[in-house]
Amino acid sequence: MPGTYSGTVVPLITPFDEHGVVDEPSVVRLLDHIRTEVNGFMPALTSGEGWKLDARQWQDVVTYTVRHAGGLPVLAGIQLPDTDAVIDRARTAAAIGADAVVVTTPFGAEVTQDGIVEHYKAIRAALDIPIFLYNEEALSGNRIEFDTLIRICKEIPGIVGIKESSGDAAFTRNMAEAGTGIPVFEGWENLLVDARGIDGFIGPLANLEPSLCNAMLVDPTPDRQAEINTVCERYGVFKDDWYRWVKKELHRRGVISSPTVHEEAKAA
Ligand SMILES: N[C@@H](CC=O)C(=O)O
Repeated sequence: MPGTYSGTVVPLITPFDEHGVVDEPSVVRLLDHIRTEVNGFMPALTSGEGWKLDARQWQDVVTYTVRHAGGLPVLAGIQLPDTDAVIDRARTAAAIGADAVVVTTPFGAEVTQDGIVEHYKAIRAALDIPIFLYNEEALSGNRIEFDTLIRICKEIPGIVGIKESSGDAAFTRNMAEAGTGIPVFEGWENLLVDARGIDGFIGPLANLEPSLCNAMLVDPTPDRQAEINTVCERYGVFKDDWYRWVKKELHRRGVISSPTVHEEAKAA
């Protein structure tokens, strides 16, 4: 239901063994490491190397997260270039038992703002699983502009949240103040103090330090932002390949068995 989601929701890293098989015991330990501090899990998003996963890896990580979520909502990331492929995967997510899907903007230079609206409309028309919008352009090349985002929130039923990763805190703030009734989550750790009015946070730091993320949401002071920035620097969360560094730290803590990232997996 719109308005249900808030607080810290975790874009989970995807633990692999050295052959790239999703490691279920590591998924369990990761969920156990953070579950008391968070309000939901997002497997297979950017921090989960979602755009690199093959169908088997994607299905496994979503299945294991649903299996071990312990009552917390699971919102399955879908990072595929075109609408038909997204719809196929959304059907699989629904069959696995995910509570919602988190859908990146469609990929490619030819995509227009109207095309983005049509993309989400078509997904909604195909099945009624709730949709979380992921407004980012680093991967897809296509950010949702403000008026388009308002239009999507008004015209398409079943939108349950926005991961606002435009990287523009004023944009996020304006969206949070727009009164659409759809919760807005900041996607970048370093923008939390400036975003204001947001309903929550979804970013890789939540894999490591969810209580710090919660504290920032409750009391977003410049001092706490400075602390978050320091912690993110320490763990590599601000690097371009942050998921690699988050995995290294989770491995060092004994939470996951291997820090392997997708491209390091060896053929079996
Ligand atoms: N901060 C990045 C990475 C992941 O969550 C983004 O929001 O796209």
